[in-house]
Amino acid sequence: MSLHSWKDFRLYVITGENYHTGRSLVDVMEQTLLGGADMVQLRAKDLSKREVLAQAYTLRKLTDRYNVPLIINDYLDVALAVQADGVHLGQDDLPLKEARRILGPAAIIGISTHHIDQALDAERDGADYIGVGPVYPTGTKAGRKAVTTDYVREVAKQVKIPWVAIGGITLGNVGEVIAAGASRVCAVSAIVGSEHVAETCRSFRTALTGQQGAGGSGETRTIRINGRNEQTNAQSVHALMEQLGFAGKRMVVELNGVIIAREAWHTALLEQGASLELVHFVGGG
Ligand SMILES: Cc1ncc(COP(=O)(O)OP(=O)(O)O)c(N)n1
Ligand SMILES: Cc1ncsc1CCOP(=O)(O)O
Ligand SMILES: [Mg+2]
Repeated sequence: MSLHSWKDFRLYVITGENYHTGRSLVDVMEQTLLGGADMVQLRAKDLSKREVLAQAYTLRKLTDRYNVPLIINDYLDVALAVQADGVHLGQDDLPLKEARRILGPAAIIGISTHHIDQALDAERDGADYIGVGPVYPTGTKAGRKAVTTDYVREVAKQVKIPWVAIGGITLGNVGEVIAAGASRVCAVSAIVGSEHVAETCRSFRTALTGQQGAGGSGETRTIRINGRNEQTNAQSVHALMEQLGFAGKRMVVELNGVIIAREAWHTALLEQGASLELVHFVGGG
């Protein structure tokens, strides 16, 4: 028995095999689950129905092991065949009422929305959650205009059912999306395309569930940076790099003698007395 409702999900990860670079679907998606993804969607726009079905069976087994809901994009028949938890529908896919009639009251049905009118319609028509995006332009949904964080703010004010921000969301901009009111985010490329998938998921979760999105705790601690004592209120390596203006720079960061991959900066916490070595590479070649 699960103690949680699926509605408590925070980090929704969608498959995107074009980003897997030699890694298998199941390996990559297991890494997302280990990193704390708590909702998974199978989205395969270029595969035959049989291939999608095979992947859906594989992901059903995997997500069952982690007790995480599996949602199938577009295909109700595949969702029914593998006993997925639900489907995700776009504005041009099967209408919500038809999908509900076919799948029944227990299925989780999510709908993409790009405007507040669509969001309120979906809510009225019985959607279980809505997708809100693309917040930023994204190659995963090329050609679709970004709705911007203005729409996120609008949804945060008006929508009562669960909703998830999606589209071009990365560790670099998730703070802005959270600041606009999002408590759940969904991503493809920033997660399944990252080198350290589980670490990336952990960093997303920290951003979503941490006390302060920007990482400043207000409590000042003394840490050592390149041999000098410094005062900081940054909670994580990421927050410190932001404060120092190093976030986008080519850096090697060593914390207490261990090199920290950029994707782990969010989860690497700076405790009193921590010792950091920062090396900044200047120029190219
Ligand atoms: C959570 C979530 N939000 C939006 C979408 C996009 O669905 P749709 O608009 O139908 O586009 P495709 O994904 O089918 O290309 C989604 N899949 N999941
Ligand atoms: C499927 C979808 N729907 C709206 S944006 C999007 C793509 C999200 O992918 P990414 O996280 O790589 O931008
Ligand atoms: Mg669709």
